[in-house]
Amino acid sequence: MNPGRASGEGSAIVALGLTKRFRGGQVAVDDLHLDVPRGSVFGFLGPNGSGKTTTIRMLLGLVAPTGGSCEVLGRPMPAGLAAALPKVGALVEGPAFYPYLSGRDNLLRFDAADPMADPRTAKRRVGAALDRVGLGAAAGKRFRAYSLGMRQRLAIAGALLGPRELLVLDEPTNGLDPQGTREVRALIKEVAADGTTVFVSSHLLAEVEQMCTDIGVMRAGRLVAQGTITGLRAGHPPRVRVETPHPGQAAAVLDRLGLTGVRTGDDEVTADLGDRAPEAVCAELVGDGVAVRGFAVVRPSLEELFVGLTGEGFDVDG
Ligand SMILES: Nc1ncnc2c1ncn2[C@@H]1O[C@H](COP(=O)(O)OP(=O)(O)OP(=O)(O)O)[C@@H](O)[C@H]1O
Repeated sequence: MNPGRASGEGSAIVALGLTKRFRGGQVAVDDLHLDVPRGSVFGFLGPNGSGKTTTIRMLLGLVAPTGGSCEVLGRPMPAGLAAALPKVGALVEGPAFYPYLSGRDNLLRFDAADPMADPRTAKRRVGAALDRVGLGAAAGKRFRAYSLGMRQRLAIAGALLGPRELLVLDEPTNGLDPQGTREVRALIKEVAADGTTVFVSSHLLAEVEQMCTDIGVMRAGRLVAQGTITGLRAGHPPRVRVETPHPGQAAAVLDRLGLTGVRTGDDEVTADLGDRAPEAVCAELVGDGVAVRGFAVVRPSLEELFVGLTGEGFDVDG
């Protein structure tokens, strides 16, 4: 199900027609087909209320689907819950930590509440998880003295108390200050670099663009786009923009070079770059006597891609 990816064969998560209709009739997730490749950092993007949390809750066996099916790490859910869950770290509703206990003691309590965790190895695993999230030095500090970023890193450490193949994080940067957001983002990248698949939901497009390899976009319970960020971009090639007082002359040069989609404005010309080297294009323009005031290669932002994919804007700041 995952052609073209060199490493991490197979899918970490597959959903086939997954649907959740709540009792009141509200369809929170509607016929969702999802394929999360192993080894990816998969950004599950969508505005508030688009069905991300409900999907995650179904994947983790916390709520039963009313239609369709899903697999996590090759196990059908919820039947394969006991086999899959020890390899899955999840942060859905953040764990409640005791303010007067240290980060370490909080994690020891948290681990003790997990019937699948081995108490004999608790100390070692807690120490390793704290180191993993960069809280080794602050392990003995009381939770209430932790910054927002440290608190969230502790919560993620709670999801990393065993060796995990998949980490599921629901809006892990929600409510964090910019520093905390940076810390969590860096941590996610580190965890992914170790080979763990990360499935992370977010309503922030820029955030997903910065840390994810793959994305799925939810809108009103439906998946409206899915793919690798590079793949989505490849369908929308970069354009060159030439600022010049001679747009007609510049357009003629670009035409001659075989660039397509040439559009002429007042003081600029744009065109699809294709596989041409931008420096060669610039040199041709200058060689032909075009006064080049500005030259840029413009790649479409993810936001522009979504407008193209969904035919509408994507307000993800809400
Ligand atoms: N237990 C429930 N009963 C009825 N409706 C629900 C329930 N849980 C969620 N919903 C509705 O389902 C829709 C999707 O909610 P969900 O929480 O999955 O979205 P979300 O994308 O995670 O948004 P958020 O980021 O705000 O959590 C919303 O309209 C929500 O009101």
